[in-house]
Order: sequence, then structure tokens, then C-alpha cells
Amino acid sequence: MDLISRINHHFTESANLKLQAVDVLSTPISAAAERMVQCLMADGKILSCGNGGSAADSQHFSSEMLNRFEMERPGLAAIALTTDTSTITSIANDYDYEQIFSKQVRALGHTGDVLLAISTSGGSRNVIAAIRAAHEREMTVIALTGKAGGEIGGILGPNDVHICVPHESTARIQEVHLLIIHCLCDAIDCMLLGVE
Ligand SMILES: O=C(CO)[C@@H](O)[C@H](O)[C@H](O)[C@H](O)COP(=O)(O)O
Ligand SMILES: [Zn+2]
Repeated sequence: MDLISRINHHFTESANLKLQAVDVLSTPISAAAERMVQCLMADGKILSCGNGGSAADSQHFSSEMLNRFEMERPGLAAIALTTDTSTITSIANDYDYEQIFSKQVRALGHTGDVLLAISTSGGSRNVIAAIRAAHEREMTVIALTGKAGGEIGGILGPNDVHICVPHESTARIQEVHLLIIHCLCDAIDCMLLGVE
């Protein structure tokens, strides 16, 4: 396959996945936005985490909360657990890489806060540990996953929301995760600002 054909294939597959997935994803995305607004209105905060491209996604989300998305509004309380290299390296060095997010969740999380947990495979040990820590803190978990949801799909509670992108490719799942993050930001702004 030549490069132009490969590029055409990536664009087509990504666009088709987005069009196909909206039917199964719109309801959980809307439920997740409602949980996040409830949390923010009660003075809670949204913690987020993930590895690799999903670490970037967790920071993408928190920056659009803390600063702004497309509408003018005050900053909203969100913290990406992926950014503090001193904390992350010390936890990984002194304990285990698996605990880099869970220790931060236990230190920062309060009842009523939300954890946005991002893993395309649903199997990253440190994200699973963060979800377990969030449950200990009586936080709501919004899980962005893919494939069949992995272990994360099996540990979510009845108040959590699972947004699982039905595809096997990590790259395609990440592309839909970014769209979902923008849908969440838009929905949160619309609800908070009373936009119909
Ligand atoms: O961005 C990519 C691949 O597109 C990679 O950096 C990817 O995020 C990393 O391999 C992650 O470690 C994968 O973790 P996960 O999505 O399975 O939880
Ligand atoms: Zn990537």
C-alpha cells in the first residue's frame, strides 16, 4: 500500500468509526456530563489520568476545564494526575508504577469528586488502581475505554459511567476519546451557562 492510500485509509476508518459509534456513545457521554456538572455545582473537582496518549488526553480535558473551552466562563476545578514529574517519579521509585495515580487520588480525592479514567485497553494497572482508590473515596468514575472495556469494564460501580469505544485499534480509540472529551466540555458549558 502506498503512503497516500494508507493516509486515505486512516481518514476513512476514523471518520466511519465516529459515525458508527455515536449511537452507542451519545447516552453515556450525556450521563457523564451530567455527573460532572453535579460534582462541580457541589464544589467538587474532576481528577483525570491515563498513560501515553491518554495522559495527553487527561491534560487536554483538565486544561479546557481550568481555562476554557469554546464559551467564556470562570475556570472549573480539574486536576490531571499526569503532570507532576516529582510526584510521579517518587511514587514509581519508592513504591510501584502501578500506584502513581492511586496515591494521588487518595491524597486529593473527596467524596463527590469525579475521576476521569482513560485507557484504550481498559487494562492499564495504574488506571485500574486509581479507579479502586476513587471507589474507596466514594468518588464517581467516568471511564473512557475501548476494545471490550477490559478489566475496567468489570470493576465499575452502578453510579459510574462507562464510555467504551467499540474498536480494536488504540489510535482509532484515542481519536474518538478526544471527540468525547470535546463533547463533555461542550455539554458541561451548555449546562452551566443555561445554553439550550
Ligand atoms: O498514544 C499511544 C498510541 O497511539 C501510546 O502512547 C499509548 O497511549 C500507550 O501505549 C499507553 O501505554 C496505552 O495504554 P492504554 O490505553 O492501554 O491504557
Ligand atoms: Zn497515539
